[in-house]
Amino acid sequence: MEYSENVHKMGVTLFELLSEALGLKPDHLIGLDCAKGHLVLSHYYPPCPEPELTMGTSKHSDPDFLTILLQDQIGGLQVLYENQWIDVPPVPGALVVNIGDLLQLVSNDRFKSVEHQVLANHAGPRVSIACFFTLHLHPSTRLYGPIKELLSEDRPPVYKETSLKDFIAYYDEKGLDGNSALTYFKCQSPSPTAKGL
Ligand SMILES: O=C(O)CCC(=O)C(=O)O
Ligand SMILES: [Fe+2]
Repeated sequence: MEYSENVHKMGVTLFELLSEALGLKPDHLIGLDCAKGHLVLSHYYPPCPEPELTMGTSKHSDPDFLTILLQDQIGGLQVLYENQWIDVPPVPGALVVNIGDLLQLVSNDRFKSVEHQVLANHAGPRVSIACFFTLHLHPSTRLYGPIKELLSEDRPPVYKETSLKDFIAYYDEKGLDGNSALTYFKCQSPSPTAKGL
């Protein structure tokens, strides 16, 4: 409970800094309800007898605005950078902050959600605690699209507006197939009817 409260406070500060990094007022992302809801999820990865045959968590980016992740000393988290998997070594007391798909969408690709995966491991068990800034538990009809202040003739909107309900439904239906859910919400992507949704 105390962790959840503190990690929420940290999220608010990060959204203020990220708003400023976009050239917006510090409270802009908070005004979009980016920090209104968060989910704390604990992962337990048992030791794996044949780690080369499987994955701890397969490649994905998170369907939220921001994720703050606490990992233990076992390691295994990797991020995709310039087409290469890079280990994120566990550092005692350190938190990993990942941009999620929804922040990429509202920032019109100024921020990129990070593709990541977790390797299976002989050692273990491994425990990680992820705090997802998301409105999964706060149903809202609000539409999310690229922030108007970030658009210009040179920077047209990359994404269509979507409700979070539709975004999450598409992400869940697609599953962790290695492809980004964001592709489907691009302005030139096929219409929902064409996709059979
Ligand atoms: O266990 C980890 O380090 C990462 C888990 C993860 O990627 C997630 O919960 O979305
Ligand atoms: Fe993740």
